[in-house]
Amino acid sequence: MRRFAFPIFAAVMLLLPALPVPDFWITQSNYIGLYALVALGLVLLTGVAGLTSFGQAAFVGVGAYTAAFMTVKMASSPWLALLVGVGLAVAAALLLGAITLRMSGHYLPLATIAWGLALNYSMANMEWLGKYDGILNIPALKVLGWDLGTGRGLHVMIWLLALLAAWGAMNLLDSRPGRAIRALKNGATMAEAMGISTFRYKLVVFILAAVLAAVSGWLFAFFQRTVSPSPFAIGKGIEYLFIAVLGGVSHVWGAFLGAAVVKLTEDQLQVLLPKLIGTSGNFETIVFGIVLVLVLKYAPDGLWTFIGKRLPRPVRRKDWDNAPPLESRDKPAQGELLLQVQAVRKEFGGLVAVNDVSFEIRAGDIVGLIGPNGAGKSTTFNLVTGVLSLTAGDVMWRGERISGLPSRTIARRGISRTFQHVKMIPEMTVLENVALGGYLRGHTGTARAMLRLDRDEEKRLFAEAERQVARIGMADRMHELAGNLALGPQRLMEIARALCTDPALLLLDEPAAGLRHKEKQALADVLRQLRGEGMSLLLVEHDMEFVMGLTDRIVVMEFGTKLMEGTPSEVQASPAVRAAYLGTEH
Ligand SMILES: Nc1ncnc2c1ncn2[C@@H]1O[C@H](COP(=O)(O)OP(=O)(O)OP(=O)(O)O)[C@@H](O)[C@H]1O
Repeated sequence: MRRFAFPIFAAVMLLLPALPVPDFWITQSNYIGLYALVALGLVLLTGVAGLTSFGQAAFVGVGAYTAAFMTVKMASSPWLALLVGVGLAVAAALLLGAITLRMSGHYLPLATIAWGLALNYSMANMEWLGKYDGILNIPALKVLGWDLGTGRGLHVMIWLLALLAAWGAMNLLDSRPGRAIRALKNGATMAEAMGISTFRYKLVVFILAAVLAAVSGWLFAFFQRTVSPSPFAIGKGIEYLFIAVLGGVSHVWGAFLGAAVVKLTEDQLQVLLPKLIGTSGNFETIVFGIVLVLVLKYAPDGLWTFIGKRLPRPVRRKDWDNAPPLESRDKPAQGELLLQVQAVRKEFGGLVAVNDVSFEIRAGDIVGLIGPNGAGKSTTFNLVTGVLSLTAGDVMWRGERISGLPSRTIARRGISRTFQHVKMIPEMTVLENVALGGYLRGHTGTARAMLRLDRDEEKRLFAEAERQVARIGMADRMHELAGNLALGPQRLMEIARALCTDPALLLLDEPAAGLRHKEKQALADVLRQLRGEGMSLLLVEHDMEFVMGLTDRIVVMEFGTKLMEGTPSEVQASPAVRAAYLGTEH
C-alpha cells in the first residue's frame, strides 16, 4: 500500500473537491475523513497496543468545544484554539492514563467510560458552554486568506490532516518506538525484558489517540459551524470503536475503510429502514450490532483483511549494508565476578518455589541450571531478571544490588534472556522481532519516528539484527513472519533477539527444546563462540547431553532447593542427582 497506492489515494482524496463530484459526496467524504482520524487513534490504541477506550468521542468534544468557545466567545485564532484543544486533550489523557495504565485489567476501559459520561454531562449542563443548545455561529476557518467555510474547502484540510496522520502512524509502526508499541499487546514481560517501559508507551499511544480525536473535533467544529453535546456522547464513543473494529483494528487503512463503510451504510439505512419497518428511529444501530457480531465471527481482523490479504506483504528493502555498527558495551574482563545470587527465596502463598538458593557466575562462564520439572529453575530466572519480586535474598550484578529493580533496568545493565514459553510478536518478521532486542541501543522517540527522521538509526538496528539472525543460522528466514515458524526456530529467534541487546550475561530458558540434533549442535557451537567473545551464559535445559557437553559448571535444583553444584562430571557421578531425576530416595 505504502509505495504506490498511498500517493494515488492521497492525490485522489485531495483533488476530489476540484472534480465534478456532487456536494453530497463531498460532505460524506468529509465525515469519513473526520471519523477515520478518530478511528486511526483507536487502531494504534486498541488494535496495535491492545488497550480499549470508549471515551474517544469525549476527546473529539474537547477539540470541538475548545474551537467553538475560543473562536465564538473569545474571538481567538482557530489555530490557537487547535493548540489549546490538543493541549487539553493531552492533559486529560495524561491524567486518565497515569491513574489507570499502570493497573492491569479493565481499569482503562472503565475510566474512559466514566470520562465520556462526565464530560458529556458537563457540556450539557454548563451555562457558559450553552448547555444542550451548545455554541452556534462558529466562524469559517481561513487559511492564508482562503475561506474554508464550504464543505469543499474544508475537504482538503480534513483529508490533508487525516492522510498526514495515516502517514505518521505507518511510519511509527515501522520504527523503534513502533516495535515497542506493537510489543505491548502480548503482555509486559517480554517488552520490559528488552528494556522497554511499557507504561510509558501505553501512555504515549493513549495520548496520541486523544490528540487525533481532538484534531478531528477541531475540524468538526468548523465543518458543522455549531457544536452541541450529542455528537460527543458515550454512544458515539462506542461507534468510533465499532468503526475501527469493523474496518480492521490492526491496520491503519482499516480505520478509513471502517469509517467509509459505517458512514455510507448508516445514511442508506436511515432512509431504508423506516420505510421497511414503517416507523422512524435509530434502527441502524441494531443492524450495526448484528454486523459487528458477524464480522467478529467470520473476519475477526475486520473488513480490511479481505483487501489486505490480496495485497503483497511488503518486505523490508535491505538498505542497511553500509550502516555503521551500533555502539556496544565494554565486555567484562575474563573471570570478573558478574552475578551473585545470594540466598534467594520465592514463596507463592504456602509454596516455596525457590528456597534460599545461592550461586555465582563469572565472566566467561557457561553455567547450567538443571533439575526435575517444578524444581524452581524458571522462577530463579525470573528472580534474577526482575520479572518476579524476591521474598528474601539478594541478587548482585558486578557488585551492585539489582534485586528490586524493574526488569527493563536490569536489561540495561547487561542481562538478557529468553523465555521458557517463547514470547514474540507473531505478526512481525523474524528480523523485526530481533530488532526489538536492539531497543536499548537506539534513541529515536515517537515524534521523530512519525516524521521518518529515524532512518539512519533504523539501518544500524537492522544491520545488527541481521548479524544476530545470521549468527544463529536463520539468515534465509529473516523476512518470514515469526508466527509462522516452528517452535525450534522461534527459540533461536529469541536467542538472536537477546543477543541484539548486547548483553554481558545471557539467560537461556530451555534453548534446545524443539531443535533437531544437528540444530542443537549448531546452537552449542554458537554458544561456545559467544563465550569466546566474552559473554557469560546461564542456561536451563532438560537435554542432558546438550548441558553436559557445553557447560563449565552445573547447579542442580530439586523442590526449590539447591541440591549440588559442580562440574558436569561431578554432577553426573552424584547419586543424589541421579536419585532426584529418577525420583528415588537419597
Ligand atoms: N506464578 C506462580 N504462582 C504459583 N506457583 C508458581 C508460579 N510460578 C511457578 N510456580 C510453582 O513454583 C514451582 C517451580 O516452578 P518453576 O516453573 O520455576 O519450575 P521449573 O524448574 O522451571 O520447572 P520446569 O522444568 O517444568 O519448567 C512449581 O511448583 C510451580 O507450580
